[in-house]
Amino acid sequence: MIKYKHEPFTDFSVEENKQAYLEALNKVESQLGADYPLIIGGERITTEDKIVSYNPAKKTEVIGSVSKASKDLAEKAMQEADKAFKSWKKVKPEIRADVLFKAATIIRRRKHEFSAWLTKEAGKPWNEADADTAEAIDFLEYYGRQMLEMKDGRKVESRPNEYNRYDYIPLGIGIVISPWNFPFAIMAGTTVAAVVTGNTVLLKPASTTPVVAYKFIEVLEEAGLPKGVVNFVPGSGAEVGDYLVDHPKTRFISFTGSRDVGLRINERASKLSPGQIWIKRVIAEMGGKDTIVVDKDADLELAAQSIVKSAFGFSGQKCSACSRVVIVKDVYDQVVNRVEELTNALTIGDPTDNANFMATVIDAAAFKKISEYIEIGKTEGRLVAGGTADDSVGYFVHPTVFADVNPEARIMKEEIFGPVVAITKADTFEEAIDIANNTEYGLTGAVITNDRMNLEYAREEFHVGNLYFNRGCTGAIVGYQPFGGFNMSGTDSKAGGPDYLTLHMQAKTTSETF
Ligand SMILES: NC(=O)c1ccc[n+]([C@@H]2O[C@H](COP(=O)([O-])OP(=O)(O)OC[C@H]3O[C@@H](n4cnc5c(N)ncnc54)[C@H](O)[C@@H]3O)[C@@H](O)[C@H]2O)c1
Ligand SMILES: N[C@@H](CCC=O)C(=O)O
Repeated sequence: MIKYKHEPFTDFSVEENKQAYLEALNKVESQLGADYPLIIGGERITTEDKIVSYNPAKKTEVIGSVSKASKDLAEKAMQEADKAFKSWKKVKPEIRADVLFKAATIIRRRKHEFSAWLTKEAGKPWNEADADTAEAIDFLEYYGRQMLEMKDGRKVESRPNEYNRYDYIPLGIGIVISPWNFPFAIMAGTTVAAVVTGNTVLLKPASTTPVVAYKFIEVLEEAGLPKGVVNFVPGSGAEVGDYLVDHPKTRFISFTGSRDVGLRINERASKLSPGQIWIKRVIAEMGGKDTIVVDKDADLELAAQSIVKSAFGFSGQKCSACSRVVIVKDVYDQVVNRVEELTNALTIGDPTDNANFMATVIDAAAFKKISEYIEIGKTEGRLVAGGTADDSVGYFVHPTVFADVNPEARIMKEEIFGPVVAITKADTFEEAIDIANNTEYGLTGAVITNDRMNLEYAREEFHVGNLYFNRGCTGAIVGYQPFGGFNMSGTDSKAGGPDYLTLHMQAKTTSETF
């Protein structure tokens, strides 16, 4: 077995790679507007009611129409997942892992095609789409290998005339609920973590990005996944989501999304349904309000570059995005001025054109919410860049920077999930870290400093799940920087980390006396 190594990113300055991506975009464009069914127990089921997926950069362009699960169909999927669990849980871990390795190979062969779907369906610029696809491959390769490491359980001690074992066994039926912002990587990673550990799954992808999820289920089928192990049930969060979360046969819920929905799921999952014989396990990865702290003794160009890239990559629509900056007063003006220059130089436009650094936000609701926050920002800080938006063709919000913002301001504390960053000043490095900690979230953060003692201070005091030094705060790599946050950012489940699979299993001790 080749040692795990993360999937390299594509260099689009190489003409061959550029041409390959353009060809993939053409291929995807020729397939737009198709109908996609539900997949329940391997059966394709088409419903009258549809979720229509649109291109956020061309509002009226239909990416695809996906059948929408009702409660009855969700119940049918639950029965199929229950049936499939009886056999899938007995399939050897090595065989389950092989399905993941084969799926990774299939995706690697069609890498640009998958990324092109992300460009069209989620509005991802080329490099962002490429990173999303690479991360999906990484999850498959990494979790497959993790399962092989855990297949014989963990070592425990035995005494004379005694044989003790500690084995991991699957949990049961998992509900996987995924977000639209990493519509491939997070959807695929959360699904296959559940599958490789021997569980069966009902996958409810985000309603704005169901087509790429369907394409992934096709890959799993091609890789040999038996019918009913993953059931594809897109639907309304409120209707199908609640029904599945409440269901007595649901053993665990793997959710990635907003704080409010995560808390709702956590609360509902804690209530016992008639016939339920376990405590449901909830894995919840939620929002962020992530800070970059700039010290007085720092590489200021690195600081400004890191802020702009982390704030505006994929239009700030990452839970890890830098949405607040705290700068020590000595270098405040210099950094703010450079952030302004860099922001004004960003190129914005349709993501199919690789010349554009940034494209749209995901849909009309996001456009409205972010535009409202920009208006709030105008009353809470000094507008330094951006502040405008245009939804005439697609949902374009211009990269926006507010300076001189009070640490208690709304734009400093609430997750905006768009290309808006708020900057504030601190007297000292210690005060900067206090301000950085001053939110209910605790997902990512970064510190830019050349002062070793201040780095060590931040290592202890900056309370976030993913803390980065002298770089931006986005872009965790599977197996290298396991990802997940503290406080209202979720259950710190650390996707892409060595403990992640254990969340999908239960440990069984057996002790035999001879
Ligand atoms: N911590 C992480 O790893 C991580 C990663 C990506 C995104 N996020 C967070 O996700 C959010 C953006 O994603 P989003 O807009 O898709 O989030 P969202 O919470 O609106 O939706 C996430 C998923 O939950 C579903 N859903 C909605 N209501 C539901 C209900 N009542 N029951 C069950 N499911 C329901 C949605 O249909 C979707 O599939 C941001 O807050 C971002 O920070 C966190
Ligand atoms: N894992 C991604 C963020 C996922 C949430 O949106 C990162 O590290 O940037």
